[in-house]
Amino acid sequence: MASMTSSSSSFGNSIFLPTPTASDNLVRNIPFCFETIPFSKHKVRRLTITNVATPLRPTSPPPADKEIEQRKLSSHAAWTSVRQERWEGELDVQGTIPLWLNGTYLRNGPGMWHIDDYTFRHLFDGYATLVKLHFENGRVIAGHRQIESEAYKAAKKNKKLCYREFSEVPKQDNFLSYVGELASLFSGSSLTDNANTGVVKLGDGRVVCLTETQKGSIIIDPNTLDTLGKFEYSDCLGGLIHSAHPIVTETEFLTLLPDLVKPGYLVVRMEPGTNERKVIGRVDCRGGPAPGWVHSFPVTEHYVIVPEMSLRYCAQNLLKAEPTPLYKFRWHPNSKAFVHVMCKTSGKVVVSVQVPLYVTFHFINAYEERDEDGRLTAIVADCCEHNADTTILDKLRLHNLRTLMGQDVLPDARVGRFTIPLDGSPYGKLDAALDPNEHGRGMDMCSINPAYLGKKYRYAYACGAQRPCNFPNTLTKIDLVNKKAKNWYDEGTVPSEPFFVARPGATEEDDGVVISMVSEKSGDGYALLLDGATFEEIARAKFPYGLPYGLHGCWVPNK
Ligand SMILES: CC(=O)/C=C/C=C(C)/C=C/C1=C(C)CCCC1(C)C
Ligand SMILES: CC(/C=C/C=O)=C\C=C\C=O
Ligand SMILES: [Fe+2]
Repeated sequence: MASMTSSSSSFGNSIFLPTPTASDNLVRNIPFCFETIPFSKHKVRRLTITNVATPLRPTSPPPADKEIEQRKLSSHAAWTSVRQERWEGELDVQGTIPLWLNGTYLRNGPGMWHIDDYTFRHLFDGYATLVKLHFENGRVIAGHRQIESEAYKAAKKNKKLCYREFSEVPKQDNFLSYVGELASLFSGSSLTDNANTGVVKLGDGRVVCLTETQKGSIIIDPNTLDTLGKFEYSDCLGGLIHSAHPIVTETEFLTLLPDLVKPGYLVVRMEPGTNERKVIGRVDCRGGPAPGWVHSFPVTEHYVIVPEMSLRYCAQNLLKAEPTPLYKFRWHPNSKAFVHVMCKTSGKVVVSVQVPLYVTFHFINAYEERDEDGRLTAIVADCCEHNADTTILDKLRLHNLRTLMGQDVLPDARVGRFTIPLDGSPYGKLDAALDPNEHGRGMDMCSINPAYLGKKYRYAYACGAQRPCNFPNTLTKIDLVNKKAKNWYDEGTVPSEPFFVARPGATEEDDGVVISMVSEKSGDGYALLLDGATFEEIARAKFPYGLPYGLHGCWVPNK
């Protein structure tokens, strides 16, 4: 196992920033701080930050020991709101960044979890913080910036929640405004556009931040991280939600639009240079009163795989002002679980099988299994599978993340491998692709070499667990052929999704680097580069202050 010792690197003389102190870290509800620090590339040698954090207001009577302890526990950078709206600067690098690594890694995620004194409940509620690591000539320029969604701007202006987030619902002053808010739920106007889940580079070069609501598709500038405006879909497909993880390549953008009225999914495709999605086909749900949640889905070379989980969207829960344990969803084990396979060109559902119950946020990849004559025999689809246990959703409540650190409460997860037969059999299989103990029975936030999208592949990178823990705390490289994992762990840290960038000209699947951003319990944090093949650390670069946990990223190569 590649264990790291924590580094004591200081910043280069290009940047000076106050080191966060323990008392800074006691700040949980930092009011919005809107200091903007200009940075002109390689010119600004010294930056100072004022008002990075406001100390805790004195409480009366003095906080009990337990409360102090809780605040200390919650000082982990991963679960503490980002300190200021934006920052940019060059980072000191320890180790060597390969000179071929030329481009910008962007990572999106919910990084601000409060409005004034009000603290959000769930990890997914936070306002989007976009982070960049720009690599050039072995150097790293980093930066972060809040996405200027309508939801974020309204919260800032009115000092209260104005749109429905994942678990948060705006408080209504009276019955009439409650009725109005419900009406606006159906039109979609009260839904959030807080694009806090992922970021993708379209084939035409536009960079779009996304979440589960269609209106939360926001175009950003990958260099300045400026919010450029809404990505407006010009088609008339309607609907309010979509999969947060479209499949994006140089030639297409594929996504699923769940139909909550007549339970099913539209499979749609958008060409680069357009804003118009066209329908490939439709899948009707086979069970339950509503479609299963489709946070993500996989594709093979010729097929789109449409998962139908028994964790389904729930209209009643959508209407509730207070969150239920499963938020906007409901577990319907009796409705069974399915996987459908649609031909990308004809839009026909070629197979639809019942599979064992499963819970997943993230599919890893899928491919077509063929016999020696090239005949299709099965589809294999891999995902980060939570052993059909929905409790993971509630484990991602901020209170749990902040207070249960070091406790062994992370539910077990595995690489779930679906095998979908093409011989007319009505059932598909779901098994662990390797012994989950290889990766500490934690498994989520995955990436692969994008050249292997939809193809037979060997390696996946993901977050695993070194127990006891309440959240995935390792980076793991999964070898699906040898059924082994290599793990990276740095005590007390929370690393974000390991993102694989291939070396230009590489012929081996794992020839490249893996990028992650690591948040530390001291409130600090660093960017990390691992070798894709050996999974050893090759470089790290300390941020001026730790950044909150982030979700998904993308790579924008230099032109
Ligand atoms: C950050 C992440 O992974 C998920 C975010 C999910 C969101 C913002 C979900 C929002 C929703 C609503 C506000 C109402 C409709 C249902 C649903 C799509 C869950
Ligand atoms: C961070 C996460 C699950 C971790 C569980 O082990 C899920 C994130 C989902 C959204 O992108
Ligand atoms: Fe996701």
